[in-house]
Amino acid sequence: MKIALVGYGKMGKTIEQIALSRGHEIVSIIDINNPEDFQSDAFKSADVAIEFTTPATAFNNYMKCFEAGVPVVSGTTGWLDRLDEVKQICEKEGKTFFYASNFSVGVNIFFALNKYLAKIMNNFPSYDVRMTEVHHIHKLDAPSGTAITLAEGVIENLDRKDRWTLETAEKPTDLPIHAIREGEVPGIHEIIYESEADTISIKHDAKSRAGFALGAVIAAEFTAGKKGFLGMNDLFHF
Ligand SMILES: NC(=O)C1=CN([C@@H]2O[C@H](COP(=O)(O)OP(=O)(O)OC[C@H]3O[C@@H](n4cnc5c(N)ncnc54)[C@H](OP(=O)(O)O)[C@@H]3O)[C@@H](O)[C@H]2O)C=CC1
Ligand SMILES: O=C(O)C1=N[C@H](C(=O)O)C[C@H](O)C1
Repeated sequence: MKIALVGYGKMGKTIEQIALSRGHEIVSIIDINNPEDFQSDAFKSADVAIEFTTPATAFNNYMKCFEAGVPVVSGTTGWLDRLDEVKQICEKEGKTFFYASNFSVGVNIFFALNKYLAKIMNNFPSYDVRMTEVHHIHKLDAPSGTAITLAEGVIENLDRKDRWTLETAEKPTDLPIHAIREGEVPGIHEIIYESEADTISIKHDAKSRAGFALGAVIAAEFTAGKKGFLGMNDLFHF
């Protein structure tokens, strides 16, 4: 498969290695310095573009990929205020877009576990819930996209919580997310339920970026040749 990379930072470079090891060809690499390459024949020849850039640049990159007729797989976080626009473009204009706040298989199992635990906790009101996420110091957004997905999983399934907040809960129905930035941590997410008697927590700790990158390449293999707005629930069935 012919892959174009949009964003050649920590994720772009890890994805390149994994894509090559799975027999794919990288036909174009677009970083901040060569946006004109979106119009190149090499970019347009790609079966799919894998986009990992920044919260501020992702949406514009999607539009450039759509104009070039190249399906997009993206994991960039912090731009989801424009998610509905992207969904509408896919629907009305027949474009292809695959999004996941976290491509790791382990995290997607963890998402399912989080929802199951939240449902159980409806019967146990003595437990309050909070979340902690830890990432490297270069990360631009807080809370992480993964923490937001986890928080949405709790809010959809636990009747006593109705929104997430960063750091402090303002009312009992808030789910607070504590975001820590330290060293070169690839990503840790923990959901903690605490009562007077004890603490129950579930935690995902990424050992490197390899799991995120492998998931993105598997999603790209799945996306090539498909139409519409796609996500991890189309790829894995939990
Ligand atoms: N969904 C998932 O599974 C995962 C998501 N992420 C998310 O992916 C994103 C990228 O992460 P990461 O690779 O670690 O970040 P990096 O900062 O290492 O890489 C981002 C790259 O994008 C480049 N860039 C900036 N602006 C543009 C532009 N307009 N067009 C093309 N490239 C551009 C940057 O260039 P320069 O440095 O020159 O500015 C940099 O090389 C983040 O939002 C992160 O949260 C990360 C890991 C997993
Ligand atoms: O910026 C990162 O590094 C990561 N970002 C994603 C997020 O915001 O959830 C996924 C992963 O945690 C690594």
